[in-house]
Amino acid sequence: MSLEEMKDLHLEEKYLQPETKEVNGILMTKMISDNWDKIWNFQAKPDDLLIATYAKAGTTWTQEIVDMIQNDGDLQKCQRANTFDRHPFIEWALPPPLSSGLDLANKMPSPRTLKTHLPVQMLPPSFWKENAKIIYVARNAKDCLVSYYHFSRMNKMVPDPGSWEQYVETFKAGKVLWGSWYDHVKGWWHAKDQHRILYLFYEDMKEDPRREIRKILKFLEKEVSEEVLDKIIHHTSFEVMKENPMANYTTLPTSIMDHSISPFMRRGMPGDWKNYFTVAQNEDFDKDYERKMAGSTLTFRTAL
Ligand SMILES: Nc1ncnc2c1ncn2[C@@H]1O[C@H](COP(=O)(O)OS(=O)(=O)O)[C@@H](OP(=O)(O)O)[C@H]1O
Repeated sequence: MSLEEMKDLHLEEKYLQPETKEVNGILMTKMISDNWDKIWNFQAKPDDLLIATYAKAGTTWTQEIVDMIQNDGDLQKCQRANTFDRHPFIEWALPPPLSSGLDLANKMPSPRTLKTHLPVQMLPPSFWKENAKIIYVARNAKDCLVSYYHFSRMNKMVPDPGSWEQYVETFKAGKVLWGSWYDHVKGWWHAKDQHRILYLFYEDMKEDPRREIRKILKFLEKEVSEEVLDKIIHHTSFEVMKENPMANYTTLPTSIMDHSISPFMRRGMPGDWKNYFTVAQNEDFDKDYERKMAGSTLTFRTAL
């Protein structure tokens, strides 16, 4: 769809604040649930690259870094289309005239870079069979929660979050789209050594983007000059991406995403949760966190 058509797009009311339905115990939109057989049977290819994350963990940022690497730092090429058209979101089923992730992916020539928020056990099995490379990005639970809360307020294609107090409980219970944060990050963590998975952390990317981009380069078996690396770091900084209409989701009509409620590129800072959690909420959250993460070797930085 052209950018002009996109601006005038008007989705039928029934697709806004969508109905939800569980698939294998995980909350999804009804459209995803209705299309589940097709999604599960998606045919991955050996040269696909999949960017997998829990929602709000730094997906768009990683997509932009990968695209810049794949295009040797050519900015114009990275501006060729919206982030969601450059990298099909495989399970995201949408009503016409919008293109669903599967349609986009199936039309796209190889090599493709794809996006998913699916928990590891729900990834279409062809990804494992074809041994495609996967970059997984994890972000600490409290910042994911804060980001997801604001996103759910501004994006009319996901369920309304209710009040902040309600949302904290909904998130802890995993009753949000794509399910429990705890199961998601642990599931992918435990899968990482059995497959070609590069497991990254949002906080590490923020602390030292050069170091983390080098990890991605190595994983993709690519090399770029120091000059191009500098360009990638600059172009994918929060401040620059916030102004990039091909990455900041502002080309979508406000009936879908209303950036005046909360911009998609909101804060981009680790530790923003401290501005939202009360002392009591934080204590409660930590206790529950300990229980849910017990026994896992996966750790996140606490001193944020
Ligand atoms: N370049 C860069 N640097 C730092 N942070 C960035 C960057 N780009 C996006 N972001 C922040 O990532 C959050 C959005 O996450 P996702 O892209 O995973 O969202 S989505 O799940 O694909 O909708 C959202 O986080 P919050 O600001 O905390 O809400 C974005 O602001």
